[in-house]
Amino acid sequence: MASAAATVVPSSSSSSTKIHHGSEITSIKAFAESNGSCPIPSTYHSLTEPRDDVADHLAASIPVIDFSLLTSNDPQIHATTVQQLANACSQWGFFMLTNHGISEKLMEEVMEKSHEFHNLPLEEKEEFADKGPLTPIRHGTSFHPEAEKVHYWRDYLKVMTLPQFNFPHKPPGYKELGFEYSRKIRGVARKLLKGISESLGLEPESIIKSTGFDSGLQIFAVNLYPPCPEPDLAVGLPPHSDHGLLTLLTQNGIGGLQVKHTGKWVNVNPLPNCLIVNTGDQLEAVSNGRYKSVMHRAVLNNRDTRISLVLVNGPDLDKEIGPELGLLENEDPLFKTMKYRDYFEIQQKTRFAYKSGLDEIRKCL
Ligand SMILES: O=C(O)CCC(=O)C(=O)O
Ligand SMILES: [Fe+2]
Repeated sequence: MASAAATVVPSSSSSSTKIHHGSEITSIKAFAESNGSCPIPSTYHSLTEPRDDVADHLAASIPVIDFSLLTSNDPQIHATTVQQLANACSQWGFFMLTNHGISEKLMEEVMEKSHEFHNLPLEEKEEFADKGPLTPIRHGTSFHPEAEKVHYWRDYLKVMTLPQFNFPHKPPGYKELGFEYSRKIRGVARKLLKGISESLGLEPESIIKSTGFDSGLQIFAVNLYPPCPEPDLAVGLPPHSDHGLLTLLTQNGIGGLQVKHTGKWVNVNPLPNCLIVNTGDQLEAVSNGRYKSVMHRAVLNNRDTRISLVLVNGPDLDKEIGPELGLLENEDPLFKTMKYRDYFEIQQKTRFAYKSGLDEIRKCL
């Protein structure tokens, strides 16, 4: 069982809701509920590598970091944990974080309200319809249905919660919970970044300062993957890396996240109440390639609705980001600097093409 179990809230998608816009499906949840949806439309044949071709013997080796040890006042315990963080970031780009201090109750409540949001009738969510990557609140399906050749079996809500806080005003109470969760996650991400700075041999505040983290971006995404009658054909999210520094994720107890490690897909079975952390593209650039952003994807099942809460924590949008100067005393920069805002825009266009966003700033040496 993973951290926050979702309560099943009765769906209120009414039969009058408009599931199609032209030939495009506007909500895969509403579509999946409206008919048997089997066979699924061929435009949803988006799985490129079989979902069952996994290296499950590697699942038990996914690193686990105890946050309470990272923040310990005992210098020896702290140093040992920083070393574990270095190994996790360089070998996996991925780890489970235990004892992070965010209560199970808060995680469950945010998960429950997130499910309620997705269960609102489509017409109630219309005001949030996605109008582009940097709009503060966006609800949509797949990734960018009009621009895609194939679609992904997920609906999303994406909210910019930092540097300014935005959030949907419904369902009642969601905004308050969203605020609390966003700020607690940011605090955890900040302390992780300090540990990561140290693990690179830098001052603890180094990455926070150089990336303008304290005025940086946070995107709070709520993915909903309805059961899919043909989970061997469609995918929830295809292989990609995240654009920020660190992504902190939790799910509703239903598996589906896979992470690529040494060329193989590994199923992620989270420890109870942990946060799942993955390194993003901006950390790869800042660390001058030592901590590579990790490829991951979301696969589907034909029984249960899966929900993931994904908080991407990034630099200040107006900061030029590149390798930390402290790392360049003895090595050449592998990336040129670029404003995070410009990187974000490039990455949103090329996101699902195996890290081509980073290729834009990679130096040809
Ligand atoms: O749902 C998941 O487990 C993964 C979501 C994800 O990778 C993302 O939203 O970027
Ligand atoms: Fe992701």
